[in-house]
Amino acid sequence: MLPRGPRAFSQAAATALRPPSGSAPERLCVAELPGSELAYFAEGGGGGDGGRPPRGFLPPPGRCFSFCVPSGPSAGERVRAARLHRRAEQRLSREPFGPGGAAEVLPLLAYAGPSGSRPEKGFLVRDRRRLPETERALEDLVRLILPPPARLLSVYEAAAAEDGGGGPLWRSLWRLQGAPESKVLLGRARVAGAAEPALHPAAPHLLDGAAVFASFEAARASLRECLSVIPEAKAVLDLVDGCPVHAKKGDFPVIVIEGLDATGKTTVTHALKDSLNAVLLRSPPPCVSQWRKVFDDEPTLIRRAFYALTNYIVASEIAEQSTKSPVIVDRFWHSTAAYAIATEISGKIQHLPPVHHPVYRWPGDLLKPDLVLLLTVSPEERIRRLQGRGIEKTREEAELEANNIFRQKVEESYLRMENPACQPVDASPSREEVLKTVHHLIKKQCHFP
Ligand SMILES: Nc1ncnc2c1ncn2[C@@H]1O[C@H](COP(=O)(O)OP(=O)(O)O)[C@@H](O)[C@H]1O
Ligand SMILES: Nc1ccn([C@@H]2O[C@H](COP(=O)(O)OP(=O)(O)O)[C@@H](O)[C@H]2O)c(=O)n1
Repeated sequence: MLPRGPRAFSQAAATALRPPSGSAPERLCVAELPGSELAYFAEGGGGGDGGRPPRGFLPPPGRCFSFCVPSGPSAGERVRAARLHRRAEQRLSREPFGPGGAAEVLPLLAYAGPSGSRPEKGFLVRDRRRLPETERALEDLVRLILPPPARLLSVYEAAAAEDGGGGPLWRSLWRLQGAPESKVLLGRARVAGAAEPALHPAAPHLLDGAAVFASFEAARASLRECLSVIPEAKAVLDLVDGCPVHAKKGDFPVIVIEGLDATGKTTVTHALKDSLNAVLLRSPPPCVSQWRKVFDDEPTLIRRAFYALTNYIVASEIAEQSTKSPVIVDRFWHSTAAYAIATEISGKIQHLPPVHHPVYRWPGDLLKPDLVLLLTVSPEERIRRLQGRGIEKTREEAELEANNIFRQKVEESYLRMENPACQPVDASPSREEVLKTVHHLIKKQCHFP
């Protein structure tokens, strides 16, 4: 079992996103370094960490750059920002950046700035070799992707200290103008390591339309903003709008089986269907599968709005079927939320929002199942099963395999879900034994009319 976070969510923690002591910094940022280490730093002000450069940033003679995509409070502004960020991410995965390129691209979040704006997602680009091509390519990219007022590029350089160690780190902020090579220096600021806030800076915003949708309307509003750019959004909205609102469960039990890919969900759900004479449903349902690839290629915000809405389609099917027989569901809202949280919260398992945080709460307007079982297997067994199956994986599942930390964050998020909670079931034993355990839990906790 994975370690449970010791901290529980409280309002005090939510307000603990304070800048480091000393005079107020211009901007607070967090970058995710290789190995999922988080580097918190402050630009300007007194310098949080005794003025020392943030740990693991970049020793001289290397150079770093950063830029962010500004967003706004409305659903439309958030969707536009998410798509611009995605475009930038795609370009940064190619030459001269990306794997094998001269520069290393890391996720960045600027979470407190002079304007008091929402956190802005962006990138920290580390160029160990100080190649002029890297700077030129980044400037071109910022000019291409961002609207004129947001064409800001930060350049970080550490003065090499006399004794050969790293000297102070400075950030120069440039505004890029229309013509190539034309730019204006807006200012320079000292950069220093900053204290890690009590709560990950992305956590307070997960529920306000960023990744986890607490209601049907919140998810619908985000997908509506995509109508002009993603034609498939209309088909999904038409389907969703045809479903009854606030679908109510029938008298038969509704049992959801959750878990990472290859933990045995298909095996267990098919066996339960036969043994309980139940109807088997899955989220997302087959009626949306032709659009799934389109939304899987979109940024988190849009992808999660799609999956969130498909849960409401499944809810209306559950409502109908559970009046006639038990219903087994292969993945439901817990999957949508757990993957969204693990994607949006950079760093490791200890950076997840603490237990009892509202992000782990079931949406008030979504039909609630009677029982949710979470199948868990060791990472080694899961990989053995994936390889045995040999089918094509979704991009995210491929990432899971490569990224053990991400897998742990998904599983821990599942375990923090509340009302209904995900009850863990060790799915490593034989199929027969796992089924026996599952039957036992169903018999103990579900009422059959
Ligand atoms: N208890 C088990 N022991 C050994 N292998 C299993 C067990 N349960 C499932 N498998 C095998 O593991 C692979 C993944 O199982 P599957 O039910 O498709 O998982 P999921 O639906 O969660 O992706 C399949 O090849 C399946 O036959
Ligand atoms: N209710 C759901 C179901 C799937 N998903 C997403 O879909 C992916 C897994 O779906 P899948 O169909 O490949 O899963 P398996 O049933 O094959 O394990 C996850 O990575 C989630 O991002 C979701 O967000 N919400």
